[in-house]
Amino acid sequence: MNCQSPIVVALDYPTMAQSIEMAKRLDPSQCRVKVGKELFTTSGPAILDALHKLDFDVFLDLKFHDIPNTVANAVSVAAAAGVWMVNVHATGGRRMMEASANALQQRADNKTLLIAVTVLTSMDQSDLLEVGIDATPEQHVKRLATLAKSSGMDGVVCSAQESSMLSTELGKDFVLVTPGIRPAGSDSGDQKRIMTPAEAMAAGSHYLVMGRPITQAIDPIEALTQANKSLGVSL
Ligand SMILES: O=c1ccn([C@@H]2O[C@H](COP(=O)(O)O)[C@@H](O)[C@H]2O)c(=O)[nH]1
Repeated sequence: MNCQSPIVVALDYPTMAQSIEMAKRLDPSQCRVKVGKELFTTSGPAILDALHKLDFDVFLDLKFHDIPNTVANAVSVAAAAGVWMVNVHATGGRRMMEASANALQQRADNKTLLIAVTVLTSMDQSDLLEVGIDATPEQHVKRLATLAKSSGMDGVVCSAQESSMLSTELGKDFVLVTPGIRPAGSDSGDQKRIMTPAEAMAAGSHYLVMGRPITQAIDPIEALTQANKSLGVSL
């Protein structure tokens, strides 16, 4: 599908039926979709086939984090399922990321993007300190993203607050996928490092992950339309 929009709608639902109901209301030329831990745990791989049949590009957001062999095999299976994007945790380290990148390179005509999660957008400096990291989120994101790039990742998940810095440091082709997107005035929920859709794109983000601001809106399609309009996406 030739999608016009950088928005990736997080289908965070407890049942496959609810996620398919929402997907059928969405237009694959106006957004991509994300399958995360909740939906995949309830639906299994059947959800990927169902969303592909509806013509969506699918980001499988399972944030793999394990020994290199296990993660490389999991990433390879995800690519075989035809997902547009899959991710691992950068804190799994260089050998884990290199093994994953090699696994995808060995697949003929691989098209799946492989990206690494840096610092979750729900975390701020005090959260990092509690897990033993004495750095600002920006410093730690830079460190992990630099490692991810040199380990063969196509890009990273970060906050849009770090997009400008990463774009300068790692180049404009390094893919920046940014959750924690909140239209002005919307509830931040558990997200700590947030930005509006327009600010995020101006900062250099390539893809904007939006869940609750769309899925929990009174009119989800109108919420998506307004976000796309704020980005100048032709509807
Ligand atoms: O750092 C990260 C990595 C992943 N996510 C995921 O994105 C969506 C965000 O949902 P909202 O409802 O818009 O907050 C969700 O599926 C997370 O698992 C993230 O938020 N931050």
